[in-house]
Amino acid sequence: AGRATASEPDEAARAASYAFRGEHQAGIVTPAQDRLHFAAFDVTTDDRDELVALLRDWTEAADRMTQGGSAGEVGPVEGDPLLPPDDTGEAIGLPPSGLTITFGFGPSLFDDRFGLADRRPGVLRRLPHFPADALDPATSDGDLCVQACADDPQVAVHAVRNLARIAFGRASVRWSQLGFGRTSSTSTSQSTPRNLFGFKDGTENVKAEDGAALADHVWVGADDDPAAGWLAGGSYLVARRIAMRIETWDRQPLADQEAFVGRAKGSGAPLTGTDEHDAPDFNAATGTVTTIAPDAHVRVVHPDAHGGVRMLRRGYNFVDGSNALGGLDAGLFFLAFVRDPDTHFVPVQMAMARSDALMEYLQTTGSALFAVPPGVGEGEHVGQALFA
Ligand SMILES: C=CC1=C(C)c2cc3[nH]c(cc4nc(cc5[nH]c(cc1n2)c(C)c5CCC(=O)O)C(CCC(=O)O)=C4C)c(C)c3C=C
Ligand SMILES: [Fe+2]
Repeated sequence: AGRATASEPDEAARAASYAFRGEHQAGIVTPAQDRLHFAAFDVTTDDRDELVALLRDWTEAADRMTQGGSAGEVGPVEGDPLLPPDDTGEAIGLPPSGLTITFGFGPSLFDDRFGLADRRPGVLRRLPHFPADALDPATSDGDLCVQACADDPQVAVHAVRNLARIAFGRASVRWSQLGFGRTSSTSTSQSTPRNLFGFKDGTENVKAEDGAALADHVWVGADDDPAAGWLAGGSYLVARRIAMRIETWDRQPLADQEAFVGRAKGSGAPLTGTDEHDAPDFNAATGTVTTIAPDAHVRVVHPDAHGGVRMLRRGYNFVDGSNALGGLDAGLFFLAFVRDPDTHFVPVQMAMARSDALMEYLQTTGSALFAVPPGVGEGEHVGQALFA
């Protein structure tokens, strides 16, 4: 096996596969892979049965593709030459590459088109406007979402492409985002990667091994919302396309960069500690000047400042080419799974937008919220309980 690099995972990662069916959907606590293709869809049919049929078809295709199989039953080159193939073929010969496919339902799915209005969880609504948001409606929201993660970009793109093809006439892609380089770890067995500011990201993430934290902060409980028993064992997915002013950041002195984050760039340790996993001491001060500044990112978003709430971050770096001035159109595609967006995301994001030193270097250009139904049992389709 070759040496794994940030962009070239080793053979073991490529051979890995995760079951599509289970108690929870894969792609949340399964180890964060290195590549992402995320797509939001608009449903184009107004027929409830066609929507259910789409979810059934997507479930079968996702089940096959995550196990290294083709999207359709027949295969890319095995079918009738006079018909379009039921798989597009670019993944022929590629291993599963740890592919996970995670489906979500946006607030707009619960308007009156499909008779779902009274099943909408109370907190599943468009996220509020946050100060300094510069949202493009064309890259925000959506009726459905597909998060495809893999350790090979071709495998992730193949998954989204085939799900979009299968959806033809029933749903169409509204926007999609590619990501490279995970910006979080979701297992204690993973090393902490770096975001495009050059800092370790994901140190204090909720990890798969912490069952109590998952129950408290990630999985929706059976009694969380009387209208939304169907979501028990699921989660909410916040997606934010955060552009980073890379060139401006790169002109800031190292000590300032570290002050903005509240951690050392090299080790990832809090400015009050020496090891990455040392707990920050927010009271440490020289005279009246706290070591971790009042507007340092890790202080502003820390659970201590928000009644103990945590989130499972699963975001990715992106570079979508360059802008007209030659600057990188780059940033962090922030993905976080939370039990309740109103308590676990909105207040944290509001505090960040109002008083975080990083904000000068960030601009959020896309935003969406989805309810992620629980895992799919044998013979079931994704979201089955919602339509029962
Ligand atoms: C509203 C939620 C958050 C947004 C949006 C967000 C954007 C964002 N973050 C970084 C860089 C880092 N974030 C770090 C920690 C961290 N960030 C959030 C929340 C949001 N970040 C939380 C809840 C935490 C954990 C806090 C804690 O429990 O200590 C870190 C430190 C390392 C780590 O723990 O992950 C960095 C670095 C960027 C660059 C960014 C937007 C582009
Ligand atoms: Fe952060």
